[in-house]
Amino acid sequence: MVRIDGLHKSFGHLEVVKGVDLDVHKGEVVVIFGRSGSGKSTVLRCVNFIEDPTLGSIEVAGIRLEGGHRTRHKRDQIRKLRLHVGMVFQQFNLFPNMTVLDNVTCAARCAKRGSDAEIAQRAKDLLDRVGLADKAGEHPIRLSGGQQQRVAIARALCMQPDVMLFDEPTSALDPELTGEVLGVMRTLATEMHMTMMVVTHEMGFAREVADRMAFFHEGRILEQGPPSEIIGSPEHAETRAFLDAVL
Ligand SMILES: Nc1ncnc2c1ncn2[C@@H]1O[C@H](COP(=O)(O)OP(=O)(O)OP(=O)(O)O)[C@@H](O)[C@H]1O
Repeated sequence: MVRIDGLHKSFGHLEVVKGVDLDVHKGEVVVIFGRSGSGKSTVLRCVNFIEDPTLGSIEVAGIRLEGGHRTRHKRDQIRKLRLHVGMVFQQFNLFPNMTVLDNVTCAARCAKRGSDAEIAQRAKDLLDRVGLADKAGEHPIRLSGGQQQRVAIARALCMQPDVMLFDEPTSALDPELTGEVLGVMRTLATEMHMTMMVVTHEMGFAREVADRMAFFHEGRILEQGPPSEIIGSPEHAETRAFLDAVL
């Protein structure tokens, strides 16, 4: 579903991603973890071209794009690729002046992902799924951080993506609200079989839900494997030291 091939990314003279290869299969959940600054978010942001890869290629749902400068053709292809990708950020970025329902339907209506009636119905079903059916008419300010993040997840899902990217989705939340967001993500993985790439330090979630974990170190994947191996018996001293610090 996602193929990252020879990915490099530099900001000016600073090379922050130094050759990352990663395949994510349909229905697979891959947790990406590692020290701050190791390039995790940048890799995720390259998958949907929020950042343009300097070198290498990204393929999502059969659409393959090379890094480097944007041509008009490439811009069109990026637009097509993005229809397959939903993203959830650390900050929820909801529109404060819109109701929860309008927040969820807005992008899907703009992109014409169905008739207005279909999108509204889908949004209501998704709000139900994330446990917020009764909040459809509220404005985001009336919701807790955990509830707002669940709205952001419903909004991304309303676009009917094939893969969901989560960039530290719980790190802006108070600890008591983290569980409700992770619970929704767990349901997404286990019941909806969503393909997911998740940057998180929630090792409990990784242990329980991830099919694979990839440890990032200085712009590269130092090691990857099933959680039982990565958490249970990491190969590298850097992975072990990081796990000792977060577990
Ligand atoms: N738009 C940008 N311009 C310049 N430097 C950037 C930009 N985005 C990221 N960086 C730098 O790239 C490096 C990697 O950042 P990135 O956010 O990918 O790391 P990370 O592993 O996700 O860490 P964190 O957990 O702190 O977000 C950092 O040194 C960061 O300062």
